[in-house]
Amino acid sequence: MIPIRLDHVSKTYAAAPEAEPAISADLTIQAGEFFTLLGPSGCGKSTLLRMVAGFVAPTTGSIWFGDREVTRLAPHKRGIGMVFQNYALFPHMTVAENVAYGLKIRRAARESRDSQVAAALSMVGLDGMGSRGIDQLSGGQQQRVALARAVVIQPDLLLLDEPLSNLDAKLREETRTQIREVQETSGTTAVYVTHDQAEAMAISDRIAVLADGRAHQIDEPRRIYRQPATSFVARFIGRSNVLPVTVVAVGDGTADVSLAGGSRVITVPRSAAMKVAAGSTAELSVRPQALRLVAESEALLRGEVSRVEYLGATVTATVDVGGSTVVVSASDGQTAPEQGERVSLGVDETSTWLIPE
Ligand SMILES: Nc1ncnc2c1ncn2[C@@H]1O[C@H](COP(=O)(O)OP(=O)(O)OP(=O)(O)O)[C@@H](O)[C@H]1O
Repeated sequence: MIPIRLDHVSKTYAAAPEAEPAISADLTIQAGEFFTLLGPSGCGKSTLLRMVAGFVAPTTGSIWFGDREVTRLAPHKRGIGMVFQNYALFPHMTVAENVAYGLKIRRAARESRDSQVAAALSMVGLDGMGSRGIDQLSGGQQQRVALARAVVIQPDLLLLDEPLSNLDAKLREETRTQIREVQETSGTTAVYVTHDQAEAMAISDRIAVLADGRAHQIDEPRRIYRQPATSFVARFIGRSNVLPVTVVAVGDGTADVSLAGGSRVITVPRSAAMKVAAGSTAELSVRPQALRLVAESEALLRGEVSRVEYLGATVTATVDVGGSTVVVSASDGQTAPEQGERVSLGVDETSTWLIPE
C-alpha cells in the first residue's frame, strides 16, 4: 500500500502561451484509499488519470508513488494495474490466459502463476471459469476478468477508467460492489474515474469533484453531499436547489440570510472558513428533501406545482416560485402535492449549506 501525491501537476495541450491547462491538481491520495475523480465530460479527469498512469506527461509539477518520483517513468515501470471501459481483453486467449498475461511477462514461475490466477478469479467470483473463451462471457463477466488481470500482479496502484460504462444499470451496481470488495481485500490504493455521481458516492472513500480544469472539492462522499463547496458541486451531486440569498448577519459557523424576494430571515450552517460579510449576497444549497409543505403563515417560498414525478421510494414535485423553480421531494406515503396545486414551502435549515456566490 502506498500513497500517491500529485504536486502542483497540470497539463496544457495547446502550444499557445496564453493557453489554459486542461487540468491542474495538487492532491494526495492516502495508502489503501479508494479515490474517485468525478466530473462532467471534458473536465480533465481522463487527462489526470493518464498522467498518473504515465501515458500523458505533465506540463508542470511532479507525481510521486510513495517516496518514488514517477513523473517521467514509463507506464510499465510504475507497478500499476489498469481496468478500462472497453475491457481490453485478448479475444483469442482463454479467461485464465488473459489473467496470467501480466504474470507471464513479469516471468513469474509457472506453478505459482496457476495458483495466483485461480486466486484472482476466485476473488472476482469467476471460480472454475478459467478455460472459457472471452466470447463465452457476458459484459459483466468480461469486466471481472479485466479486474482479475489488473489485481493478479499485486500492483501498487489500481487505476479504473469508467469501468462500468458498458454495463446495464443492475450489473453496474453489482460490479461496482465487487470492485470495492476486491480493492478492500487486496488493500491496493485505487484511483477511479467516472462521470456518474451516484457511482462515485457509493464506491469511494474520497471524491475529487472536477470542473473547468480544477478540483472544486476533495472530500468524503457525505461531506460533498451535505456541505458542497461550490454551486457546481451542489447541483452536480444529487439534485440541489441553489437559491440566491442576502446575508443579514454572520454567526459562528452560521449565517442569518433572507431569500431573494422574501422577508423572513433563517439561520443556516456554513463553513467556518467561508469569507462572508453582512450585506453581501451568497447562495444557499437546499436539498429537495429539506423542503416541505407548510401552512401559508409559515411559508418561506410560495408557488405552483408544475410537475409531479413518482419514483418509487420518493415523490418529487417541481414548483414554480416567481420566475424560478425548486424541486421538493417527499417519501412515498407522505402527502405529496398535486400538479397545479398552490403550495407553501418551509425549509429544514439544518439540511441547507451556505456557499459563496
Ligand atoms: N490529446 C489531446 N489534445 C488536445 N486536447 C485534448 C487532448 N486530450 C484531451 N484534450 C482536451 O482536454 C480537456 C480534458 O479532456 P479529458 O479527456 O481529460 O476530459 P474528461 O473529463 O476525461 O472527458 P470525458 O469524460 O469526455 O472523457 C478537453 O477539453 C479535451 O478536449
